[in-house]
Amino acid sequence: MIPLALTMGEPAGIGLEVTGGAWTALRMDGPAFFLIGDADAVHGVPVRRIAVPEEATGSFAEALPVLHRPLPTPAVPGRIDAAHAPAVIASIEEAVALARLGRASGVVTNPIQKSSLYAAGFRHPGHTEFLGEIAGTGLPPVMMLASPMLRVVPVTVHEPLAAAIARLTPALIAEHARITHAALIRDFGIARPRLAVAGLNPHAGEAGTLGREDIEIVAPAVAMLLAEGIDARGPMPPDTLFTAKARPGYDVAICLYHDQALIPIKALDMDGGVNVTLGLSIVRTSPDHGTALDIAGRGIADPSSLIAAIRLAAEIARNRMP
Ligand SMILES: NC(=O)C1=CN([C@@H]2O[C@H](COP(=O)(O)OP(=O)(O)OC[C@H]3O[C@@H](n4cnc5c(N)ncnc54)[C@H](O)[C@@H]3O)[C@@H](O)[C@H]2O)C=CC1
Ligand SMILES: NCC(=O)COP(=O)(O)O
Repeated sequence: MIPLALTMGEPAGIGLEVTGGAWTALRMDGPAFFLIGDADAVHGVPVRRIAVPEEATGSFAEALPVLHRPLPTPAVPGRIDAAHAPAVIASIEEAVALARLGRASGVVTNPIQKSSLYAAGFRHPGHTEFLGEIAGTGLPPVMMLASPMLRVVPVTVHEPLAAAIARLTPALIAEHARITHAALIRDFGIARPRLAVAGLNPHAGEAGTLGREDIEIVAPAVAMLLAEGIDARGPMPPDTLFTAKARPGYDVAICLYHDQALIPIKALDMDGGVNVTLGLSIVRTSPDHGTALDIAGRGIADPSSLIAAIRLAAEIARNRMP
């Protein structure tokens, strides 16, 4: 199989540490991958500098393959350096370019320190929106968090909660649900996906007495989806949507804002959760956690979510093979 490309992410965070941990876990059985980043910033595992991605698979069992892209100053765990931002962005761009050329079977991104990139002029809220611009398909990129216990899709993501609620429309919810439905069939191999659409207000609005959005925005979105033949239900009262009894009843929960989606999945399965971008021309996954600057360099970062992200990227790439 063509190897996956891993981006460097924030060099002061735990990304390079968990990359080493993922290589240790996967070196014998794969999936094989290579890192695009500074080989000198990787510690604790053997590293092999490669000239081209095609060299990655043959030597994967012996050393972590790295397309060496030196940083202008050394990476210090826990200490952000504004001079690193261009290399962090370039690593994402190179990984995407290789995936678009078919020289990487997908892109797995290490976490970025968003505030640091914003300060350097990065004008996208996160990877998801950036990837939508450089690897999009004309549709909005859709964030999914997936684990064996739960899949969630937030319709609005990185924006203040009041602004997110003001931006909700039936069309926006239905568009995210359609892209999710198509991805569950193509990428996850689910023949007839079942979608549960969360309500916004307590008790999904209690028949309009606790807010009108569930009647005026969420219910019409569900009606549109049903009319298109998509198996959708909602608005579902959000407080019981994620219980052990409710979860087997759907394949994905369409959620209305970031924390409605991410709190339940991180509470249930922080280690096994994977962030997947739907609606791109390439495969992209990522661990569900961030840069964890507070523990960087201490050797205690858990690589499980990155390992799950690598495995899921390889699975999606296989599912997309003709
Ligand atoms: N895909 C991406 O690029 C993401 C980037 N971020 C960014 O990361 C930065 C920090 O975000 P936070 O909200 O602090 O979340 P965080 O996930 O970095 O850290 C939250 C807590 O979880 C712990 N933690 C996280 N990953 C861990 C691991 N693998 N092993 C052990 N403990 C772990 C941290 O030590 C911390 O106590 C922000 O700039 C944020 O935007 C956050 C999420 C995803
Ligand atoms: N909270 C999820 C997150 O920050 C992931 O963002 P992205 O960088 O994958 O768009």
